[in-house]
Amino acid sequence: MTIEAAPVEARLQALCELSAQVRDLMDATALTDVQEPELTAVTAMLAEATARLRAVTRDTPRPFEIGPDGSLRHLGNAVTGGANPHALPLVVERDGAAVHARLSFRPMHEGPPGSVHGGISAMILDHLLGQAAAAAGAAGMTASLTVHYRKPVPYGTPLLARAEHVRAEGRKSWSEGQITALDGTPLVEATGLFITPTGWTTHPAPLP
Ligand SMILES: CCCCC/C=C\C/C=C\C/C=C\C/C=C\CCCC(=O)SCCNC(=O)CCNC(=O)[C@H](O)C(C)(C)COP(=O)(O)OP(=O)(O)OC[C@H]1O[C@@H](n2cnc3c(N)ncnc32)[C@H](O)[C@@H]1OP(=O)(O)O
Repeated sequence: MTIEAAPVEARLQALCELSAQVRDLMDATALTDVQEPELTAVTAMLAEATARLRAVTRDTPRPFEIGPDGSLRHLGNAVTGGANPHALPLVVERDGAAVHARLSFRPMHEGPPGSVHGGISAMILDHLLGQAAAAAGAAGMTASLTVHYRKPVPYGTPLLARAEHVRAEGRKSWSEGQITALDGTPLVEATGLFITPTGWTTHPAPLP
């Protein structure tokens, strides 16, 4: 007899679907132009939904887990976590010594009207640079991040993000990366320093 993880996966799937719905809700909220009575009615519905979700809450952060495909995942992560409505979620793929992801920002990420807030693109690059360091066996915490904004980043448009680990010195590790248009035009470039805290065990990260 085998023990199946399916019920747990089904619950996580349901959490991810809830988060996807909340993302759609956030975009709809950002763009809605319905009349005030409808805004008031929807707000009341959402207050009710919020209370239902708060009926049972976690008192610890969502942990790192090994997914069904054997890869390490953190469903609560603000960039990659399917169970975190704040996340795109970014799906990161390994590409030799580098990592990359296809992505499309959303209306809820707006900064300057019509384009993405610089803090959001910095967050995506922070994470991707960190994953590049982890892929090189040098996972760490971000100590510094330098960002160059070359062109406004559109939302609702498919884009590419890429990062690679460039060098290491003891517990310090440097990565660089960029968000580009599909034709390769650089939009945002970043370099980051990642430091492996004392006591962390590092190993080539189990990325897909
Ligand atoms: C998000 C997941 C993270 C958890 C990962 C878990 C498992 C790993 C598996 C996979 C990971 C996959 C992906 C990771 C993805 C994304 C990464 C995003 C990560 C974040 O989103 S993370 C949040 C923001 N991040 C922080 O919350 C950091 C807060 N901070 C600290 O935790 C400490 O501050 C720390 C650890 C940075 C250093 O602490 P420490 O005690 O080890 O440092 P210490 O003093 O010993 O210095 C040693 C040498 O580093 C130099 N140095 C120190 N700090 C520096 C700085 N800031 N700038 C320039 N140089 C610095 C010194 O000058 C000295 O240099 P020298 O040796 O040459 O003298």
